[in-house]
Amino acid sequence: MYAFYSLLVYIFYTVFKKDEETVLEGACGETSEDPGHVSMETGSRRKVGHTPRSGKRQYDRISDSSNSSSSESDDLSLSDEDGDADESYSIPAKTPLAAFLSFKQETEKRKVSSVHTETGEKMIEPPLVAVMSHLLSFLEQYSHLQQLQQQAEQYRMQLRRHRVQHRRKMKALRSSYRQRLRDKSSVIHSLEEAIAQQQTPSPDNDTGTPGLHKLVQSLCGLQGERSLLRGELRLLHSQLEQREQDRHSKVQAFQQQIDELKSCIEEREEELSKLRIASGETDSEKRMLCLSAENESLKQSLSVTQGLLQQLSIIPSQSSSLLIKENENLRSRVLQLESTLQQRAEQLSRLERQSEQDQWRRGEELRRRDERVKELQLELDKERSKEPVVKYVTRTVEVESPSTLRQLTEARQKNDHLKQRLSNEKERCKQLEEKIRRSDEVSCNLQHKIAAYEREIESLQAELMKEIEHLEEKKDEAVKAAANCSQEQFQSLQDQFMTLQRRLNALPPTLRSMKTDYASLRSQVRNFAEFYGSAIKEAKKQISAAINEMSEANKDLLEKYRKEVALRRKYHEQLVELKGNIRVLCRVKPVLKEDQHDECQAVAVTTDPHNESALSVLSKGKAKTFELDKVFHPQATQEEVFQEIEPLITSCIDGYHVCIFAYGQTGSGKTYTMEGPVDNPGINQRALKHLFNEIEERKDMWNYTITVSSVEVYNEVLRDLLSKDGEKLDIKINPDGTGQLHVPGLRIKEVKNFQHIKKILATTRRNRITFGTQMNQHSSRSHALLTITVQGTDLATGTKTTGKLNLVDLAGSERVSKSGAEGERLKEAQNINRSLLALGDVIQALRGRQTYIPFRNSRLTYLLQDSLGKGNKTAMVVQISSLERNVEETLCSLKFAQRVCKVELGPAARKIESGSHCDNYS
Ligand SMILES: Nc1ncnc2c1ncn2[C@@H]1O[C@H](COP(=O)(O)OP(=O)(O)OP(=O)(O)O)[C@@H](O)[C@H]1O
Repeated sequence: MYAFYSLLVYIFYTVFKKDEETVLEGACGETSEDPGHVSMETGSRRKVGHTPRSGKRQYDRISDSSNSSSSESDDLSLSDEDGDADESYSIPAKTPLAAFLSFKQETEKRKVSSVHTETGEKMIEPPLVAVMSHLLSFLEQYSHLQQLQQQAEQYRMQLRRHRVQHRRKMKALRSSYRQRLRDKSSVIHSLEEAIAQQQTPSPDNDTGTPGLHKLVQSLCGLQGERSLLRGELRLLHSQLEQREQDRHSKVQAFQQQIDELKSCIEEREEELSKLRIASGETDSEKRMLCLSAENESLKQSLSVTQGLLQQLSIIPSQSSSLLIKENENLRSRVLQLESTLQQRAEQLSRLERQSEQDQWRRGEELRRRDERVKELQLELDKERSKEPVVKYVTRTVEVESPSTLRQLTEARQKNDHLKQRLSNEKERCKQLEEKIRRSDEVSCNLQHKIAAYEREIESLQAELMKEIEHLEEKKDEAVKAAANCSQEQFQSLQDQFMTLQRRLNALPPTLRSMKTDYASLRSQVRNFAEFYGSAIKEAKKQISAAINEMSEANKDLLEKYRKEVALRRKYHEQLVELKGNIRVLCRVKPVLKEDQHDECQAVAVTTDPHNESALSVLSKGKAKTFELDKVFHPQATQEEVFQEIEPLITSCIDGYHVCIFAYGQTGSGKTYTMEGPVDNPGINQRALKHLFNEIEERKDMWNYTITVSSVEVYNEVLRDLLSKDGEKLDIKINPDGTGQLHVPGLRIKEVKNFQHIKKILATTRRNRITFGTQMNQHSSRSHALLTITVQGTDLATGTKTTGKLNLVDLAGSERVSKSGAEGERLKEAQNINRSLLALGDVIQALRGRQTYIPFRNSRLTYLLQDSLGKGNKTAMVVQISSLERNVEETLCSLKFAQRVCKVELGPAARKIESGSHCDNYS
């Protein structure tokens, strides 16, 4: 019986062993592969030996697939097949054996029970039945183990599917990110282009507003996209975290399953050992051996299963490590993207800040302009408020007082009539004078004639006397001869005597007529002188009467005229004040012929024909715009420049202190603008001409005295330009107690007419120190100052005014490194730059409305103290070169000009003196 059972067990063992071998075979095939390859081909490995029966088939597949590189799609198709195979999974080797064993066990039990019932003994379970039941339970456990393996496989498949899906999603995400990045970079590129366009100057991009709008739009777009991208990133993060959690939970579940499997295996081992002990008590040694072999094989299978399980645990860990790696990669990419985004955000914020700054700057400018407009508006309102008064006065004069108007017109008519009469009288006077002159001429001729006649008469008389004496002699001789000669001779002598007598008789009528002519002429001359004297007297009488009549009639008119002049002056002053008591004009020097030969003749300065107060300078590829009171384009004439200055000259006649100075780089045209060439004079000469013209117009009411002085400041030393000796001068406070400055020993010349001033200007030009430098062939090395003082006296009131006009031609600022100045020239240049710096400090202090203005820091500013400060009128002509090679100096000059633009000198004060004291009123 035992032999039979052992045969059965042996059969079972061999069948079971065969299955295990296939499993082992699969396991060995797998373990023989390169371990490094395992990690690479995890997808293929996982198919190995998941069931004992399918192990061989799977191994074949693996060896096929391991030769070719497996793709993810292949993995997926395989996994689908496996999935199908899993569903139809069964243990054909186990079921008949279990059925057979259970059947045998039942039969055995029945036999035992029948034997026991027959014998009436207590039923004891035979060891074979016990072994069978153990075997059966083991088979059950085994099937359970297989189920667990199946589950593990399923988990593995699920994991793989997840991985593939995850990979796909990541791929899609990556491509979408790439696309987005590409989009971003194109946006950034376009943005950079826009910025570049913004930075590059273009004629239609002066205001920069469209570019800025575009920039702001693109910034907004980019911000929107950035927020979208951030949202998506957040979503992705949450998805990733979710997936990570899922993976963790799955790994944990899987680990739990593995732990369970391990505990099962341990239990089986225990049972097996128990079984061995149990069978050892009852079985033969052979069976013991068999069982131990079986046990061994079971152990092997267990170890294989454990190995598998380990692999299974490794695979998820590997896949998880891969996932972690991918995740890390993803994270690093996300970080990268975030850093790029951060950079972009920084760029954006920078751009935003820049645009904000730009906007702020523009706002500031607009605010300043608004303030100026408001100020102007206020002034205009003030003017307008005055307008009704003026209108009222006009209405009173014109509407409410028609009689006054009538009187005025009558007076005017009378005045015209008197003027007419006066001119008639003058005409008559002229005619009379002409007559007198002609009669004088006639009388002179007559006197000449008379003298000639007298001389002729005298000679004739002398001749006559001679003839008479001769005749007398002849007569005596004849008488004597008659006494001695014949009658015939006496007769002939008588004839001769008769002819002589006739001739003598013929002479007296001419002589007589000549005498009467002479007498009449004399009387005429005497009478004419009387007539002339009386006529002149009469004319004078008439003229003085006419003048008296006219002055009487014109008193009112004169008064009104005075008022009108005063009003005109007031409005003129207001106009000047409205324009600003400090005006900054800029003149661009044209490119001259000599500059055209130069290599660097590119032009960097452009003026705007539609905006007279703006110009732009191109420096290092950027256009900088400057706004001043007036910009003269290179072709502007000397007259055009003077037109802007003219109102200030008029102010000087009215009793204001005015300072006009030319500032700029050496060779930029300061001397040309102030002095000018002889055939095309500059501001100095034109200003003096205007002064004389204006004075001529006002001569009926005002009496003016004009005095001129001229000095130069060379190396901080003061020299008189009207004297040749070049004596050093000093500036002192006037001892008269007025607190005014004066220069002892300075020549001050009174000028009577324009021709005189021309000579004076020529002298100053000759005496000024100039040298040829690299920058200018006739560079003025000193600051030249022409001071014109206009003292006026109102003929009617006796009011006195003192106006002062300072015309300054500054020495040119220069970069010593560029001009190559050495020795004496270097010292000059340093002194020039120092005094210009002092001028800049004065301007800065005036601009800051400081109480202390550093006028005494240089001779130049000290001299200009009473014309440059508060209450005076100033105009600065900034001279610039348009050439690119001078762009730095041009920018410096323009920056200085803009600083001067911001100075407010307040209302100007007129220097007026009524009676004994001096008043200043604006
Ligand atoms: N607007 C102009 N039109 C024609 N020529 C000009 C003009 N401005 C200047 N020039 C010429 O340029 C040259 C230099 O000018 P100028 O001597 O007036 O310069 P500057 O500024 O006084 O120089 P520096 O400071 O060295 O004395 C002169 O030959 C002058 O005739």
